[in-house]
Amino acid sequence: MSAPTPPERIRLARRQWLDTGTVASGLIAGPLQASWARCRDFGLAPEGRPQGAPHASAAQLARALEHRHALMAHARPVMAFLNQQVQGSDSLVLLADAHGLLLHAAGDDAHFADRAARVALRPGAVWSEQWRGTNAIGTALAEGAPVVVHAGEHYLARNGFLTCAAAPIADPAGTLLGVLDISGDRRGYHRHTLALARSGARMIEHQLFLDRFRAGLHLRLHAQVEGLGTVTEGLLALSEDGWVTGANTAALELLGLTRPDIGAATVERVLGLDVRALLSLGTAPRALPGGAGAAPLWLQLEPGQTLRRSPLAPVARPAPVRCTTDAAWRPQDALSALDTGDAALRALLARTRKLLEKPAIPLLLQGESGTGKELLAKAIHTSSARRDKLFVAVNCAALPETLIEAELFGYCPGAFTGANRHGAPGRIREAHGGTLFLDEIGDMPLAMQARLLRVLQDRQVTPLGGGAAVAVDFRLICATHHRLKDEVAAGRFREDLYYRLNGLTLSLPPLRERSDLDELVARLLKAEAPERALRVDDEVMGLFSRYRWPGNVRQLANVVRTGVALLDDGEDVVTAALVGDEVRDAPEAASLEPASAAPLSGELRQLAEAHIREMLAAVGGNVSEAARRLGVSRNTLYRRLRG
Ligand SMILES: Nc1ncnc2c1ncn2[C@@H]1O[C@H](COP(=O)(O)OP(=O)(O)OP(=O)(O)O)[C@@H](O)[C@H]1O
Repeated sequence: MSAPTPPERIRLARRQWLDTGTVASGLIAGPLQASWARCRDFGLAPEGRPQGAPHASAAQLARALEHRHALMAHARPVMAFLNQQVQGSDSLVLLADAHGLLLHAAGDDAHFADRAARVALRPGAVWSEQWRGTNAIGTALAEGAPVVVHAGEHYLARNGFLTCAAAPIADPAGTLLGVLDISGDRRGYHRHTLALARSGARMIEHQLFLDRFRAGLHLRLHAQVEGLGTVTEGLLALSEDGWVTGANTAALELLGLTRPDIGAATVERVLGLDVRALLSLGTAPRALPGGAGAAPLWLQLEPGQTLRRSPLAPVARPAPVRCTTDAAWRPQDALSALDTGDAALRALLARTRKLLEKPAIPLLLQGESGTGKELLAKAIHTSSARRDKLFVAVNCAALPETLIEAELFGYCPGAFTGANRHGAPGRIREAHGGTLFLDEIGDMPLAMQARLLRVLQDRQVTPLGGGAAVAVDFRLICATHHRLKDEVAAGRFREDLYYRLNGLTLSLPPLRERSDLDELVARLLKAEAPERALRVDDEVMGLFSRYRWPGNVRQLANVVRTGVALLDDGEDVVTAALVGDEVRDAPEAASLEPASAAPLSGELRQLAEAHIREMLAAVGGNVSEAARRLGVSRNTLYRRLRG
């Protein structure tokens, strides 16, 4: 489905389909026919309107955007760039998540945007095949491949004015994250549009890869030496013992691999060279001879920080690393690395350690936003015997209610959005053998709480659409900034589930109550610049110890990071001049309340809300940036805006 079906053929095919429910063989491409068949199975009528299609509310969309903030951060500039390329051609550049939920649109043509909005082609709508029939976004998700869906190829006649080209975006571990799509008026069809969408998707994947693996051992690959270091290069991440732990689509294509090879293939199998041989090549570009008459493949080694320390030290690790954290390379385990001297935290870590190898006891992490709940959950996972299995994190506040069920429990083919025609196992099954981290559990809808309770009782999960129950074994860690007991009392959280989740409650102290600020600051400075002996001066330490830190360690880490970034060359001391105004001159009342506090009332709430809106306006609506500057989490920011 990379070129449109000629108009007379598609007209004939549609007529046959409407009359007989089949199309003469060879009249339209096989994948298009397969997609139409799926739409029929979903019960869609070609001449009808989508019935009951979900649409995310503004708050749900905002949460979904936050959930995908890394994807969004890299997609926005690429979408703006693509928009420039297609300007004046009656089109829109769209980004959807892996469920087909439209996250963002870029386009200047108000007239076309208006027509698109009339068929719900706008952020918040879900464009999976199940709801919208054959369309580039839904079909690219179902096929896992780039597609063009032109005019009458759209299953629903009402979408026939469109021509759309879409390419999937995968994360470096091979998981489908979403789709980049260019949709326009069908009269403006251009055969290069698909290439444009594919290039955009590649650019985003390139950045996502570097975000994750820049500091680790990786290879740059290209058919031409000049291509190394550009966004068109292939990128392959390797563990110290030679397993392929990540790749972008360009690398998979260059090496003839598929996504399931990530985590399952060794570099020796792929390139015929083991890690030692690769390291002995050095860091200059090298040509690897192609087989019989084939062109050579250029590669360039990026040794990363881990191997720079001990280039050829033999390592014996049984399996590819599937969940890495900074702490993985420290001599101590990740759990002890969290101990920076505060007595309450130390006691909490000691209790946690006792339960490390007792995965049947669920842990409930409570604490204000930014106190390190997720960090603790990851540390428990990587310090336990489950470390080689997956740590699966689900933010229950970030997904629209309509999608959370499928995301968690999985679905059978045809049962849900058609994000994958083979169905999807769901996050609970992905965590089998590993750890399931349910963040913001207090925001889980009641109906979902009942299903989760059943899974915990039966230790098996049944996918949507009536598949067979599958046994699951996972360590459960939940986190919340709410006091769950209060939520139970208010009828918003099931009491039976509360007792199921609460094997042990661990309450992380807010930063203002911790006694280890000095050590924490020292660690954060070290993390920012491991080779430098940085420090903050006494005045800064004084400011830090008086400040209330509504955003806790997250905020402190951001303040330290900014201070370090502002240092002049050769400068090693962070002074008060380099510390943001919010810490230097914050009047207590104007700082936002900690996330776990009761809702603000009256004037104070208006003040906080006005403050947030001003900040949002100042940063062009970028919620992450506004939250960072205000020193609160994104979740807190949404809560405050919702009142
Ligand atoms: N002890 C710590 N050392 C270094 N960084 C920390 C520590 N605790 C938290 N952080 C940093 O603070 C940030 C927030 O941590 P984390 O996401 O674990 O908090 P959280 O309590 O789960 O927040 P939220 O409730 O808003 O999701 C992260 O960037 C994390 O790296």
